[in-house]
Amino acid sequence: MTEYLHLKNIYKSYQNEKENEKKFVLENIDFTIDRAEFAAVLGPSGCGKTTLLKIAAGFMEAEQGAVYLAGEKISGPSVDRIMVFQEFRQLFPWKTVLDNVVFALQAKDIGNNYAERKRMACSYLKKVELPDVFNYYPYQLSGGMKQRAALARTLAADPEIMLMDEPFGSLDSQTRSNLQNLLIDIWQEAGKTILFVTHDIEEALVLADKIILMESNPGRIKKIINNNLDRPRDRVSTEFVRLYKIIAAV
Ligand SMILES: Nc1ncnc2c1ncn2[C@@H]1O[C@H](COP(=O)(O)OP(=O)(O)OP(=O)(O)O)[C@@H](O)[C@H]1O
Repeated sequence: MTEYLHLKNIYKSYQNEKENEKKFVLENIDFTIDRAEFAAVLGPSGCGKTTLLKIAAGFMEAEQGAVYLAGEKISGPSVDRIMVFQEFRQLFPWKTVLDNVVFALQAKDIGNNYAERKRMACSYLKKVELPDVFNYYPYQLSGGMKQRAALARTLAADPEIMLMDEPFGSLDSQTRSNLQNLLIDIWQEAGKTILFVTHDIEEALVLADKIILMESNPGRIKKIINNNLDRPRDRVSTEFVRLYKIIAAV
């Protein structure tokens, strides 16, 4: 594997309106991710994980430092770096599930016509194991179905990097663990580079091979942990629990 995404020496502050002063939320964030690597940013609420992801996506500029993709400094958002959110309302509400996925194909100019894009969209929706609700509108879906559809739409856009902001955070534990397993299958098959934000140690351990552990006020990297546990990962194995305890104690 080769170094692919580099968040280099990132600093970011927000204006604290009450006290009329600048408050640093990110300080000296520096890490790299290899191509096709699955990395997780793990940290408590408010430590700056979403801010970090927005900077990696190019939605927000760092005050100091920069983001490099394959050695090139990024200068704004791109369809090659797509974010998937925790928010269930990320699908276009006026489009059916199928047309939400067709939209991504069209935006990337993939497929020759609507009929071909529809066929491709169906195959992505099957890949994420969505039942036959392709002609439903987002409001007719459960939370888990919406996240599956959002995942299908992201895969259809075929981005270089998937930036995922706690996408399963609002789901019940059974659905959440099903979707974690599905994401791993997709990652292994498609070979995507994934940066996944979570505050859940177990989720980071199940999913990621590199865990960037953060602390808050200001958000800094505490430690970077390589997770070499065999896949599929057994959440109750001795090694898993051992690593869980190590991370919890950092
Ligand atoms: N637009 C903004 N203006 C001012 N402060 C902000 C803004 N966005 C975020 N913050 C503050 O920056 C800090 C980090 O926020 P951020 O959402 O990046 O953290 P997080 O780790 O993703 O949190 P959570 O896990 O709760 O989503 C928080 O203290 C938050 O209140």
